[in-house]
Amino acid sequence: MNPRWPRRGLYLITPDLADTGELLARVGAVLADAALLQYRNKAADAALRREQASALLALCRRHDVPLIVNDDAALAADIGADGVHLGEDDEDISAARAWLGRGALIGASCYDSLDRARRAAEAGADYIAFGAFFPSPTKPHARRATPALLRDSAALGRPRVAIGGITPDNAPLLIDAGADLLAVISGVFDAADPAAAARAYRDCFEA
Ligand SMILES: Cc1ncc(COP(=O)(O)OP(=O)(O)O)c(N)n1
Ligand SMILES: Cc1ncsc1CCOP(=O)(O)O
Ligand SMILES: [Mg+2]
Repeated sequence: MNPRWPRRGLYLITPDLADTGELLARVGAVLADAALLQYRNKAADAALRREQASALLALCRRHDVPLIVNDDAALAADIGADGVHLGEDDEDISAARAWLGRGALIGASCYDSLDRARRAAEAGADYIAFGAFFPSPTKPHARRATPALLRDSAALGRPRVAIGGITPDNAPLLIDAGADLLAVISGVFDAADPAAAARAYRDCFEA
């Protein structure tokens, strides 16, 4: 992975919000404690996604936090974002690399599969993501993974991202198993005090 990308910490993912002003305000309140931000909105049309991704990129630049776009390498390339996250229903890593170039950060969902992680690493993924590790309020039917997968994938030599139902309470278990980045939506954005929640995840890496 390009040394310019963060290798540890809170990987914040946006909730589906239709109001761009509200999205910016809620992300702006917690971005100081994030290592990476992913723009993910499964409910927006192409025009709104473009508007929101562009606005978040300006915010991220002010905080010096890289912006990853979920699902859509063309949008990431178009607005000059730092990378893309791809899952099994999205385009493949080589097509995204062609859109974004060598310096971009490309992440791959590997769910509960070490074999998929191996193939993603060989195809040039900069990080491999596993999960859901716990029941996810955002994606209740997500496939489940176990912490052993984090240990078993260490030899692939890519930063390992954990996702799915992660809270400041269960985060240490995943970090102990080898997670480098913790990808979180509801644990921050549905918290009573989102800024305090974001700080609590960050503190888990410093404990
Ligand atoms: C960091 C991270 N890990 C996993 C996912 C899930 O990607 P995918 O399986 O493509 O599902 P959607 O997010 O597109 O619903 C992710 N977005 N980010
Ligand atoms: C996109 C995705 N993929 C697996 S779980 C998940 C959602 C994570 O959100 P939360 O942190 O609210 O469980
Ligand atoms: Mg996807």
